[in-house]
Amino acid sequence: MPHILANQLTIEFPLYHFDSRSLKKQVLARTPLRLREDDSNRVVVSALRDLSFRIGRGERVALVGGNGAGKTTLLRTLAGVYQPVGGRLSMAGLIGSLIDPSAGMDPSSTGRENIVLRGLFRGLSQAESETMADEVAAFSGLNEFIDAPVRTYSAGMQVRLSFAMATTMEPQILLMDEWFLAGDAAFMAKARARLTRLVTDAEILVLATHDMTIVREWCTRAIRLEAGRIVADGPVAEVLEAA
Ligand SMILES: Nc1ncnc2c1ncn2[C@@H]1O[C@H](COP(=O)(O)OP(=O)(O)OP(=O)(O)O)[C@@H](O)[C@H]1O
Repeated sequence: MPHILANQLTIEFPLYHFDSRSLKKQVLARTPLRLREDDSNRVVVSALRDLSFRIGRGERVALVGGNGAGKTTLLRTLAGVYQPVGGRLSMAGLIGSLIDPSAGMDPSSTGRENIVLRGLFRGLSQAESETMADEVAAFSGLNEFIDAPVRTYSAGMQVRLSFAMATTMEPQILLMDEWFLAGDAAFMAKARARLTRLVTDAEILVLATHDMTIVREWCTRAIRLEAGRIVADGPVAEVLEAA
């Protein structure tokens, strides 16, 4: 059964540009909550601190909070991009991620080759992967560019490809950053219809967003982050009202 279980999850990023001792002291004195000096005397930013939660089947969770609160870092950690420096994370289920459009793509391979590779990686046969590539190509509307290397794509073309790829695979856990909801109008009109179906079908949705209309429309639960910590976690209405 798909689930996400985090226990005191902690993520830190080293900041390498505070070489001078006095600058380091000044900076640490100013933001003692978010920055600290680690055992190797590096200044590190605490992006996520001691997060504990369980997300089970059927939950659609919004990550909300101000700029720099930790929403994208948490999504990327759930997608396996960042390794926690503390705590534990356990996940079960097929993950689809709409976070960084170029993540997991080989830029020198064509769009079609990337799709087939992803299919094979997911355990599909060559023939199934090729059929999937045709479906993704058709939905993406990339036409002949589907056979050009991904490094030649514009940013919007990369979004089209990764969106079509992630949504065709019908994941059990869908991780999504809100900027995937913006895009060129013609594509987004059909993308939204597909997304709405996918959000309803996915067994778990985790969505990072500033858009409270989307939170109310799509989510059953909200987790509010502030400076890397969970400050509220519960039904959407409760968490949004408490802000
Ligand atoms: N690669 C990185 N290196 C150093 N610090 C980082 C890195 N990525 C994120 N951070 C820091 O981690 C904290 C959380 O950032 P994150 O991008 O997760 O916030 P967010 O809630 O998604 O913000 P926004 O709403 O502005 O997108 C911030 O203080 C940010 O400066």
